Amino acid sequence: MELIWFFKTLNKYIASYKGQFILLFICLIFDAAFDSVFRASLKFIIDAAIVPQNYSLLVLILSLLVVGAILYACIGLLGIFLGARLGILITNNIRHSLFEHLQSLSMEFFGRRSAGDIVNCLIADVQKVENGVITMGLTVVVLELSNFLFSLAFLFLLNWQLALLSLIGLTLCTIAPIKIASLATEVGYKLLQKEGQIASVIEENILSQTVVKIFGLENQMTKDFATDLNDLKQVYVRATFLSYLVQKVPMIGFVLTQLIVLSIGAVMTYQNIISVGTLASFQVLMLGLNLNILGLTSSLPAFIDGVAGLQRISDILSETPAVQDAADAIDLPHFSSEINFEDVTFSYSQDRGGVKNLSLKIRPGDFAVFVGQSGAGKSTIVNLLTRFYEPDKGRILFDGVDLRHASIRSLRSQIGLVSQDVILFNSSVRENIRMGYLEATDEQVEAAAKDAEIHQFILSLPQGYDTLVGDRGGQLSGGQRQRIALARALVRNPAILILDEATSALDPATEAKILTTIEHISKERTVIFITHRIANALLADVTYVMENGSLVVSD
Ligand SMILES: Nc1ncnc2c1ncn2[C@@H]1O[C@H](COP(=O)(O)OP(=O)(O)OP(=O)(O)O)[C@@H](O)[C@H]1O
Repeated sequence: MELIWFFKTLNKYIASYKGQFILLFICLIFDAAFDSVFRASLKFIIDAAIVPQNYSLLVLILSLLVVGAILYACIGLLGIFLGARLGILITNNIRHSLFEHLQSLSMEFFGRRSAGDIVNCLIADVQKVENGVITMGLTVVVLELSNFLFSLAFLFLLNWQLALLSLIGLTLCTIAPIKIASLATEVGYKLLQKEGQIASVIEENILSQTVVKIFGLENQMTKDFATDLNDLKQVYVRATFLSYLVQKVPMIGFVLTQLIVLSIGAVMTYQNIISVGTLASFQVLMLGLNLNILGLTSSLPAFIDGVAGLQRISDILSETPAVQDAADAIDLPHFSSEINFEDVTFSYSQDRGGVKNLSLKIRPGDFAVFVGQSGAGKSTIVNLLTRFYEPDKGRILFDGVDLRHASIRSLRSQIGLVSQDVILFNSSVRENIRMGYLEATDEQVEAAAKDAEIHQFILSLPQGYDTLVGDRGGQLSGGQRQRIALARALVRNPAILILDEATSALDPATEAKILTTIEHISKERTVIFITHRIANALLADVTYVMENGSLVVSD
């Protein structure tokens, strides 16, 4: 069952490269066929050329083998090239599917799964699939299995009784570790989960270095990390032990089989039932089989890792977005009438906060200010209006259309958001602002920067608008980041501008200037302004005061 799942899943990523795979398999089969012919040729060299001293036949056989060896080398090189090419093509294909799927998932998913774990899946797990399933898996399996089949065919041609005995022994050796293999896959999956956890701990630690340093948490963090590493060690040892057990059990069985076959073969040679050439060739072929089994079984640990990696990849790919377009979703026209929260209730999870029985209206051109203590539910309103989450009860109407029936893109294209946590990309200032509207001209980018009171500062940077802002905008101050994020929202020229604590990091003079701009802007658009500073409510056409997820005053 698991095997069917495995091949079905894998097939999705390799289907488009069928032609190249077939070529690769042809190379591998040729490789295997030559190996077996080479070993079987020993019988003819001994029985037909050496014993009767037929030198011309010896030269002929050796010449044919030289030609075969040259072809073998060339085709082998082609196989290696194709294997490497297919490996990266499939790795990229899986990474692309994962990345594309991640873009479609809702905020609920990103709240639930840690970033480090997801990164680990995209990088390390995908690499394990490539290594285990493509390089060590399909390639080795095809090569060794065809080698095995060719050798077996030659064994039957040499002496069917001995060949049958070998086959029975080999079958038993192969079946023996099946149970261990399924256990090894299970533990292998746990190992990858643990590695994902370790990656999230590292990521969290790097991102929180200011807190770590100021509170002197270095030792505590290192101690906690050592505990995580210890947990990893235990799972790792179990997983590795089981993987190698899967590999070793058939090997031991095979050595025993070979000893039995050699003993019986020797007795048959004494009794002239088979020739010396047959016995020698049989043993060389059997040794070859031994190597094939070694090749197959030594690829098993990597293969098991690869299957576990594929399971983790499938876990992410089978996630469905908590919020997505309905089949009959309609495109919202430009905002013109009102946004209406009708008795909306939402909580992030059963025991977490949100909003309760919320009813409010926002009209075009409104400057709506939301105030309230921390955790009152202000940002949750933004999360619902942007459809990052959906109400548990009640509905949100946008010009009379329930947001559940509207296309997400048509809604979000009308919104410019500056969120509490400013997120900038590791690219230039210009590119960061342009993210708000990808078609924006340089003039539009600069106009937005002027409105956000950041133009002069950008010009003072070494490369002006082309200056890189660093990872997550780390080379800028908190206030500068906020203003670039504001410019990014403004360049979009949105119908609804949402500012969630968007001026909290600014000095009073800059904040006052920006508020004047926003007041000016709000003449042509709707502004939703979330703030802790009650004084900002003076700017409002309508003010909502929130407490514990509910509206307590609206004016
Ligand atoms: N992603 C989340 N998962 C679970 N609970 C959340 C999440 N975001 C917010 N909450 C909870 O929902 C409640 C409302 O949070 P919200 O962010 O809307 O408050 P807020 O009024 O914007 O607060 P602040 O002024 O501090 O930003 C809080 O109790 C908070 O703990």
